[in-house]
Amino acid sequence: MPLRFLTAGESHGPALVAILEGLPAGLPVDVEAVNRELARRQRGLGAGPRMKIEEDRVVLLSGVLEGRTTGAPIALQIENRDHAKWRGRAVAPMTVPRPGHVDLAAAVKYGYRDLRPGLERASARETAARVAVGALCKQFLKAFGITVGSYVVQIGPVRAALSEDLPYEARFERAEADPVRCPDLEASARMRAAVEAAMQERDTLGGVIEGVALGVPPGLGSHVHWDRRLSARLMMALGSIPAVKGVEIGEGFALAARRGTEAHDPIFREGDRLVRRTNRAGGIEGGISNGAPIVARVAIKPIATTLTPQPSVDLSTGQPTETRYERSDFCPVPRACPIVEAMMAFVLADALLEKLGGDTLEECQARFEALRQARLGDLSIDGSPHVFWP
Ligand SMILES: Cc1cc2nc3c(=O)[nH]c(=O)nc-3n(C[C@H](O)[C@H](O)[C@H](O)COP(=O)(O)O)c2cc1C
Ligand SMILES: C=C(O[C@@H]1CC(C(=O)O)=C[C@@H](OP(=O)(O)O)[C@H]1O)C(=O)O
Repeated sequence: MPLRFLTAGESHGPALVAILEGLPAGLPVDVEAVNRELARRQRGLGAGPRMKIEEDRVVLLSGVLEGRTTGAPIALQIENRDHAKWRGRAVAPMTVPRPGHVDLAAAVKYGYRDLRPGLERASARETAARVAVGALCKQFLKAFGITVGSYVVQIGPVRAALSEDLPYEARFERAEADPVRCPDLEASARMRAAVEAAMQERDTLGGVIEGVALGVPPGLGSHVHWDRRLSARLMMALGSIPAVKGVEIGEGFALAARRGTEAHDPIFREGDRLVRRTNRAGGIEGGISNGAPIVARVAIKPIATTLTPQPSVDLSTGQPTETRYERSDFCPVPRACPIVEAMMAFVLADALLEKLGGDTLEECQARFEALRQARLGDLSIDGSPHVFWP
C-alpha cells in the first residue's frame, strides 16, 4: 500500500506528531484547510471543557516546500495547550480503572501501577493528528474530483429520518451548520435535548455517523486478496477510531435480515449506460469500488468517563470502590465526524495511489485520464463514454 502514516504523542504531552509518507510531489498544500478540519473536530454539542483550552493548529515540519509537496515524508505537529498545566507538576497516581476505557486492559498488559500512561495514549486526543493527515489526503483526492463528507444519523436512541431525495452535498452542508451535525433538523432538536439531558443526569451518550465519499472512480481495491478489499480496509480504518464498536458498509447489518432479491442493486441498461437505481452495497462490490458513492456507517459507544461513579476496584488496595471523575466529553459523536472523514480519506487516497502509481501529481493525473479512457475501451457498451465512471 503506497500511503502510510504514523502518529505519536500523549494527550497531555507537549504535542502530537504524525508522519505521512507516500503522497506524490507537486500537490498544492493548503495549510489553512488543514486547520479548518482541526477546528471542525473541536466543535460539537457534548464536548467537554478540554476543547475550550485547545486551539488546534498544524505546523508542517517537512515534505512541503513553497506550498507544494516534494514527495518526501510530511511531518506535522499539533501543540497540546493543556500540557502547560501538567508540566513539572507532581500528578497523583490514578489507580481506579474506568470500565470501558483502556485503564485496566493497559495496566494488565503493560504492568502499569499508575493508569495514566494507558489513557494518555488511548485518548482520542490522538485523532487530531489523524484529522491533519486526513486533511492532506482530502486535498490529494480533491485533485481527482473526490470528496468525503459525513453527518450524524443517531445519538443515543434518537435516529434521523433522511429522505433519499436529500442529496449528499446538502446533507454535509446542513450537518456543518448544526450543533450535533445532523441534517434532519427535527431529529437534531431531539438529539440536542438527549445530549443535554444526559449531561444533566451526569451521564454520557454515543451514536452513529454516516461517512460518504463522492466521485470515487470504479476499480479501487480488489477482490483478489483479503487485505486488498476496499471494504475491509475501510472497516479497519474506521474501527480503529477510539470508541467505535461497529462499522457497516452500505446497508450493512440491515441486509442480513433481507432476501437476496431485496438486498442488492440490480443492474439496468438505460440507453448506452449501465445504471444502478439503488446503492445498498454502499459503492463497493467484491472489495472493489463500483463508481457509486461509498457509504460507511460507524457506531460509537457512549463515553466511558461518567460523572456518575461506576463500580470498580482500587488497584493500589484491592478494595472495591467507585470511579473518580476528572474531566471528560459527554458525547463524542458530533466531534467524531471529521475523524471518520479523515480515516476514509486516507484509505481512499491510498487505494487511488495504488491504482495510479506516479511520483508526481501530474503523473497521477495523466494516468487517471488514461485509465478513464482505457476502462471505457474495455468495458463500455456501444462505446459509451460514461458507462461506469461517475
Ligand atoms: C472524539 C472522541 C472524544 C472522546 N472523548 C472521550 C472522553 O472525553 N472521555 C472518555 O472516557 N472517552 C472518550 N472517548 C473514547 C475513548 O477514547 C475510548 O473509549 C478509549 O480510548 C477506549 O477505547 P475503546 O472505546 O475503543 O475500547 C472519545 C472518543 C472520541 C472519538
Ligand atoms: C483532548 C481531546 O479529547 C479527549 C479524549 C479523551 C479520551 O479519553 O479519549 C478524554 C478527554 O481528555 P481530557 O481528560 O484531557 O479532557 C478528552 O478531552 C481531543 O479530542 O482533542
